[in-house]
Amino acid sequence: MAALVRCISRAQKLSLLYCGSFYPALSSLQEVLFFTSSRVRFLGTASEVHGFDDMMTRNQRKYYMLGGKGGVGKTSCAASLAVKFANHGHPTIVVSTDPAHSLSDSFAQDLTGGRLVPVEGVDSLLYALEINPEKSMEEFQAASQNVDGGGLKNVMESMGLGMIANQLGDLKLEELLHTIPPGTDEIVAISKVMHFLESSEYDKFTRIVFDTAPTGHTLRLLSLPDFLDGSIGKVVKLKKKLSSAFKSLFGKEEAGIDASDKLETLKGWMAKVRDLFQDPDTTEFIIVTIPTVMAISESSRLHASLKKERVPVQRLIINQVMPSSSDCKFGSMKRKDQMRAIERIRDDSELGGLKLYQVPLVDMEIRGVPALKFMGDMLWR
Ligand SMILES: Nc1ncnc2c1ncn2[C@@H]1O[C@H](COP(=O)(O)OP(=O)(O)OP(=O)(O)O)[C@@H](O)[C@H]1O
Repeated sequence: MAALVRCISRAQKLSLLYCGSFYPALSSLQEVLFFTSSRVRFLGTASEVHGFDDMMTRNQRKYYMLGGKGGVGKTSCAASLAVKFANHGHPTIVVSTDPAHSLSDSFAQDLTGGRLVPVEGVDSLLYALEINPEKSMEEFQAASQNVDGGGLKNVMESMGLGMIANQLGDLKLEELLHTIPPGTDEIVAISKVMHFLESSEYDKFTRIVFDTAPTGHTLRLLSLPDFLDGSIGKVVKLKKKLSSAFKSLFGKEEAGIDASDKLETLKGWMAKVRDLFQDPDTTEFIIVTIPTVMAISESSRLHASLKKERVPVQRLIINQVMPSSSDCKFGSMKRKDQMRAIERIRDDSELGGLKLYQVPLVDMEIRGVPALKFMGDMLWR
């Protein structure tokens, strides 16, 4: 209880210091925080999961992925975590892979341009990167399409080897390319970022926070290396075989082999990303939700998929919780409704065991470093 009181007075102090207009929300915030504390105990959530101190320890690089349904506050939570890490001495990069970027809006700074941009107003190094998954995907498709055998097929037909060319065609790579799982663009983008962050010039960044696109796709992406092995991989291998046969027959290297090598490289990166995603020493996926039955159900499905893919998840953020002391009928009805939704978490086989963090709905938008710091100090404890 003493810790809770300390936390509340700290939040009040911060709100006065940084964003005075948050203050009206704070009387109700005290009750929400109290509720949060008792709720966490009541739900008996993963007591073995430690708080922010544990996220802070160790200088070894760690990746945090924040994901959930659209509009629940993923960007705000990710940005507040990045600010908190940076203010606690961890050189940090926050990356958005959501095509509808909102990092710039969240930090109230121009962070666009697809390159690392320093974030102003934090105590130590914080860079932001908004990457364009569509662009990464275009590169991927260009690499893939070059191995579709089209060029090879024409040459082979002109040499009377049409039958083999047709067999190649039967593999229908073009169709396969159109059946690539949705969200592939995001994993391609994430794998590219992780790859370039491996370069020694970025060694100093010990915390990487990803603000991912709305639920789901990120998960299916983890099976992408298998997809590439299973489908495109077969074509790439056949293409390679044909290329060497072509070379020994006609003494000519088949154009496009570079592209298949590129695809192989990409596949290698993605397999590496999957390994990183599954390693609890390097990665944690944090689910963000709001207290509605729909969002909680989606979070439960998200957790089930993450579990299936062996991605470590320990925490669930319930954002935008209404304060308990509402003086209007609408507010108290809304809160009751939220409490019923939150109650479901207790019995949810997927979410019941996660460490819960509740964040109150504050009475203004969370924008800019001071507001993110305020949110981070409430949330990351
Ligand atoms: N606890 C909160 N109290 C008040 N406003 C909040 C809170 N959390 C987030 N917001 C506001 O809600 C809006 C949506 O938040 P945010 O952009 O973080 O969501 P998101 O899940 O990343 O959205 P998207 O799925 O569109 O990327 C923003 O205007 C943000 O300031």
